[in-house]
Amino acid sequence: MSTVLVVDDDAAIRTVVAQALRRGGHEVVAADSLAALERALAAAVPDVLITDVVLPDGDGIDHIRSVAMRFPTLPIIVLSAQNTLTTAVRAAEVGAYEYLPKPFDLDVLTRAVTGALARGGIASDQGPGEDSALPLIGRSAAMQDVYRVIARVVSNDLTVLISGESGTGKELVARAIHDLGPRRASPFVAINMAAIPRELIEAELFGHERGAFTGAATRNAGRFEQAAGGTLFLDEIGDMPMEAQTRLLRVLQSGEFTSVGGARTIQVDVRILAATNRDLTAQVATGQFREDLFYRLNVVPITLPALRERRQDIALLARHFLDHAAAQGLPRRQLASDAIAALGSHDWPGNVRELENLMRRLAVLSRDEVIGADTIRATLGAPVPSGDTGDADIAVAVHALIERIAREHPAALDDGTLYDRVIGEVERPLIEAMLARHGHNQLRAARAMGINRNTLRKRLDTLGIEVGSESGRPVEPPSR
Ligand SMILES: Nc1ncnc2c1ncn2[C@@H]1O[C@H](COP(=O)(O)OP(=O)(O)OP(=O)(O)O)[C@@H](O)[C@H]1O
Repeated sequence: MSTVLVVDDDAAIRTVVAQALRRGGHEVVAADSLAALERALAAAVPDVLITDVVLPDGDGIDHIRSVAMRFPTLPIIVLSAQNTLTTAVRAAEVGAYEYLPKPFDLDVLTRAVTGALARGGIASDQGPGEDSALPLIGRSAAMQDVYRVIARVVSNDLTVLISGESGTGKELVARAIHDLGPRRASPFVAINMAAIPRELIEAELFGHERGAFTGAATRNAGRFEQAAGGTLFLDEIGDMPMEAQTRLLRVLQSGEFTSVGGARTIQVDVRILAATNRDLTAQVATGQFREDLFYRLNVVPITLPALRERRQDIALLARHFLDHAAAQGLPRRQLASDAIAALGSHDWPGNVRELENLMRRLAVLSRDEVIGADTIRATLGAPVPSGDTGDADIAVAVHALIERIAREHPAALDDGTLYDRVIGEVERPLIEAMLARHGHNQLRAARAMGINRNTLRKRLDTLGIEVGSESGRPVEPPSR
């Protein structure tokens, strides 16, 4: 019969855990503090140790480090009500076999004990993680699952494929894996396959030699080389063209590559993380994505839940974004309880990004310190969709502009100068672009835009745009 030592200062937890484990045929010893844990260890080394984190005489995770050093094969299961990624990662770093957020399912705990007995402890040679201020917010069960997988992959080099709808935090998760792991002092390099012209993707990834193609005036190191020693994040991997997929697969298999137009073989030590908001298995089925590459990338899958699948996190996230806006100098705002209910009933097609943008807009636009449900509904209904149409981009850009103006000139939201400030910011790039297009000929630029030449002169003056002779270049770059 195996012995399980259960350490928790909550008598109720000790009791239910002990009952469940005894029913499962284990012998259970209970302790309510670190001192009691040490006494129990001195009496007999158990087969599995289950411990809480916050104990009356100290931090359970710090203590596990010393226990794990003394008993390297003892599997340790950490229970915690803190439910943060940091706790999950700290538990993994000190060598815990499993981390279970509270409240936990007794069946899950029993299975963890059985698994621990079968596999034995996993000793870790990782030092303690700094208590980094990670921005991954969420206490829902779905996010806890994500944290546990992250915790298991930070200290190794396994390739992780992160899936989830747009705006669910895939890039943030990739950064967290990098920042918490041993490569944190080396570069994190991201490349978005959907944002680069298809014909340039290979050159971007693997670099190119001078003269490799028209326009390749100099040798350029690719993202693989830039990420040397660190992490390469391949975003929107489903958009990768077939040829680049083949090449990537070869690199992943051999650990080396040649740049475009180059004869040299380059070896790099890079951890690969990839993300997709598409169903890659469907793309594999239709032949748009190489099956062998899919399996290479999907060593550890992490699926991020849509925000509507973890509604209990909405209030937490909303407050986090308002605090963050306030920390950046925007007005401090709070949410009334009916506002939280209104946020909770929205479907969030743009996920966390949509919520973040909404909170920033509210921080700027709300007149009231406490934001009510009406304001939420009105702002949610306003035409700032979270999709990726051009109009949405413009609306988002204008809102970002209003935010910037509000940060730099808080009074501008009420002092009657906002219209001119915003229009001025939009007008400047318009005028500059049209002057450049018409060889800095003010008359032609004015005609082309459909405004009077004198109006253009006045606007140049007001906006402080310096222009040279009508046919020449600007005398100096326009001051901003
Ligand atoms: N759990 C979270 N806690 C705090 N902020 C989050 C969280 N998830 C996402 N965000 C924020 O939401 C925004 C979108 O996140 P991110 O860019 O990581 O999403 P994504 O899934 O990579 O999106 P896309 O597929 O569109 O590239 C970012 O500003 C990010 O900081």
